[in-house]
Amino acid sequence: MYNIIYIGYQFKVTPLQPGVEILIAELGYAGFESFVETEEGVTAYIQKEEWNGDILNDIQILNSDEFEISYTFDDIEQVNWNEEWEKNFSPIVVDDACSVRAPFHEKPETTYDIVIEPKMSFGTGHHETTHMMIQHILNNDFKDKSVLDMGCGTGVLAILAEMKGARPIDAVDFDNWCYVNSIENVERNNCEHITVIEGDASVLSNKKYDVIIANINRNILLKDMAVYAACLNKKGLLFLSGFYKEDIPMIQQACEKHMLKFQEKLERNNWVSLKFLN
Ligand SMILES: C[S@@+](CC[C@H](N)C(=O)[O-])C[C@H]1O[C@@H](n2cnc3c(N)ncnc32)[C@H](O)[C@@H]1O
Repeated sequence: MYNIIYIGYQFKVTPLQPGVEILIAELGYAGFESFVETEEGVTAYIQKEEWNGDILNDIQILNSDEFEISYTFDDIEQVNWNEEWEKNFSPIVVDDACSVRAPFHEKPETTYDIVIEPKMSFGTGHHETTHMMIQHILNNDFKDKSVLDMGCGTGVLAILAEMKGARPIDAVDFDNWCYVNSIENVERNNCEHITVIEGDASVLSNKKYDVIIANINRNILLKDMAVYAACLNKKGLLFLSGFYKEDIPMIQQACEKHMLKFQEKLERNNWVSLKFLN
């Protein structure tokens, strides 16, 4: 079992805006993964594996005279995304076609209605990257395609892929909470073609897929690109997210090294999601 330890930084920012917005953009670029805005600023999370003591050295806004920013940080054994989520919770609807909501919300009039109880996993549709990956799935043909959802979180993308006709689907996450939560959400949405697997790219040897969806982060995507490329069938599609506009050249270069051709870009608040063809 994998035990993901996060480091959480509690930032106090004055003035709040645009300070928090700039800080989040810079921290995201430095490798921070999740952000929860607070009354005084923002709490930012980074996996301990990605962290080092100099992580804030390049964050320009900390040296700016226009903002006053102080912070504390500590190790967090497991972030309860559910608690964070419920604090500001509302159902989301993507392109009038797909809703992501909790069991206690009313059933909306959408073609694809996904019910998620996120517990401690990322993936409620509220994050820009999840939103764009949902858009990609809505806009592409998944009928009878074999799919890998790498870094499945709550399983939301795998669930939508099944609703769009994909089968079989592997949903993989190295975080035990995400693994357990994805199994629960797969059952809650009556999906029958999804296998949830606990692990990282090392579980993928000898597997082949028509479509790979990976919303993780820049560094992991770069590290595991060769494995994804090896698992993708000819004419297969790769959808990537979890990184910023500034990261596109690096990601694109890694894809092109494996003959994956750029097809399309979606963008939301400086986050991007890319589509490649094998
Ligand atoms: C940004 S979240 C995406 C969740 C969901 N797919 C979505 O789109 O909302 C990234 C997920 O990737 C998982 N993850 C991070 N590194 C991983 C790795 N090397 N192998 C497998 N899963 C990983 C995390 O546990 C997390 O659940």
